[in-house]
Amino acid sequence: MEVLFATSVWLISTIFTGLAILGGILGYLYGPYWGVRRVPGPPTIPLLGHLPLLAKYGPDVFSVLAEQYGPIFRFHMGRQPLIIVADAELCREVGIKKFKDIPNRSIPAPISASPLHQKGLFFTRDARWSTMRNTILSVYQPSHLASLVPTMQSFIESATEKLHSSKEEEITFSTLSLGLATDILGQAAFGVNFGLSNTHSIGKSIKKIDGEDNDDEVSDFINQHIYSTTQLKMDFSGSLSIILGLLVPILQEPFRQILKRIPGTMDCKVERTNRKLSGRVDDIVAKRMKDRERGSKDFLSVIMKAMESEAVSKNFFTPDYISAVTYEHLLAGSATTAFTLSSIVYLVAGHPEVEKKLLAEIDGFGPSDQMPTAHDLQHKFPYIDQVIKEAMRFYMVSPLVARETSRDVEIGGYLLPKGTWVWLALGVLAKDPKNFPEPDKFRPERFDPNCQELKQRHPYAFIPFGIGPRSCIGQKFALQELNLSLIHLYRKYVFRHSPDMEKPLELEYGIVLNFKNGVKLRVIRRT
Ligand code: HEM
Repeated sequence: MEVLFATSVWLISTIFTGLAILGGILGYLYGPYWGVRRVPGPPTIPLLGHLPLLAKYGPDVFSVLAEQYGPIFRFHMGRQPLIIVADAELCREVGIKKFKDIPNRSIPAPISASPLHQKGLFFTRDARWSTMRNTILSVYQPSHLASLVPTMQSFIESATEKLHSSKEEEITFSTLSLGLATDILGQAAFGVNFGLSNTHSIGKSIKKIDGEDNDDEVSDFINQHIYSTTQLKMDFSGSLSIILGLLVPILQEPFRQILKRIPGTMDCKVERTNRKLSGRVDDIVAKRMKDRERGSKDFLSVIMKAMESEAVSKNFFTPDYISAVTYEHLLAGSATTAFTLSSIVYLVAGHPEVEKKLLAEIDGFGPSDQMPTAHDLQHKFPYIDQVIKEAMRFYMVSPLVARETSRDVEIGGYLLPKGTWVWLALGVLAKDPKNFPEPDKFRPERFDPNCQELKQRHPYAFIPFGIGPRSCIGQKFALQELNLSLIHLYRKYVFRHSPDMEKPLELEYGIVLNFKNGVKLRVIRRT
């Protein structure tokens, strides 16, 4: 009798424990979904969520879903539901009108393992973010940007000279533009000349990291930067711990701790690279902190000066944060600007009528050795401005921007609980035929300030640099660099698509959009 009783108690307690564990697992897996279940979205597969749809449609997945489910819908990145906002007015609501309820960014799995990425402006939160942002804003005053024109110019000149002396007819333009953008930012951020736009080293060097080939200090540093950036994948091509982070976030960190110790795994390589990279950035910062002489105008010096002169900033800008914001400068500005420059040149190469107007405007500015000032760049090249905007609309480098609610908030008729990830689908807005008729046509004239299409467009339909107080801090820097680069390039050359290039261009999702196979172009010298 006693044995039977004990067995029954054991059985019941086992069942209850089992049920509690099951409940815990289900609660963990479906908890985030429960709060937003009323928002429409496609049926989800447990654990995977909607990742198979991402694999099927690629970056177009959000346009496909917006057509089916409307301006606000659910997309499950593995376990994590995202509320995707694909409407200009709702973006204004999230980014501007309700900013105080949605002031921060959610941190996606690929970033959560990297303090260097987390301590930059992008992922800092609340009061720390606003203090950091206000200090950093001083670096982007128009006068400071204008003073960077000669630096940008000299890098662009040396990159274009390389084309001039090159015997090859075909180049991978995306490699050249990444070298150029990284060099400009290396100088602007750290005051260091990486020397990439003078060599053909980038493509080769990425491979060197895998093979542990030790190059000199600078290119080693930059190789690590590129490797670290390109490994931050948002789909199933990232490291094992990142994939686990997408599926079961709680497992990401323990698995990363194990995998990073196993030689040959991608986690091990990423860890080693990030450690070296942080070490190098920290060394530069520590050296500069000791160095009393800070006459230079690079980002790092300006941040340090601001830190020393303001008590508030001093508390916030500890050396680890200084390293992170300086590195972020390089990170946020290089791949984005390089992608944009490559896509402009690629699109112009396929549209002779656009090329003709562009050349006429550039040639009409003055003799080819007349360097434009920052003021000229803003006012004397209206067609370049239209071409840049249209190319950014056509291939939006950052098609999604992340936000997270800090309290319960109503958006588009749905009450979203505190902690909901709300992502703005800038890429979907940019291809919405309501605001951009025939969206798959490349037509810079749709950004002519006098055209009817622009006048009828929603003011927030085109927001490639984001929206509201958290919008891109480097927008003017990037536009100045793009304008200067285009003027210099088209004064000497025109470009044609290489027969080796796939059509249409294939893209892949990293932390920003990237070209799967690079942009290969044939260079033609203008006489
Ligand atoms: C064509 C080039 C670029 C594009 C398309 C771009 C795009 C973006 C976008 C979409 C965001 C998010 C905005 C939001 O959440 O509303 C962002 C944020 C940011 N960008 Fe850029 N960016 C570019 C160049 C740069 C450059 C050159 C820098 C630095 C020199 C930079 C630094 C940043 C930083 C620090 C943030 C975070 C701002 C904050 O949270 O306060 N970006 N960028």
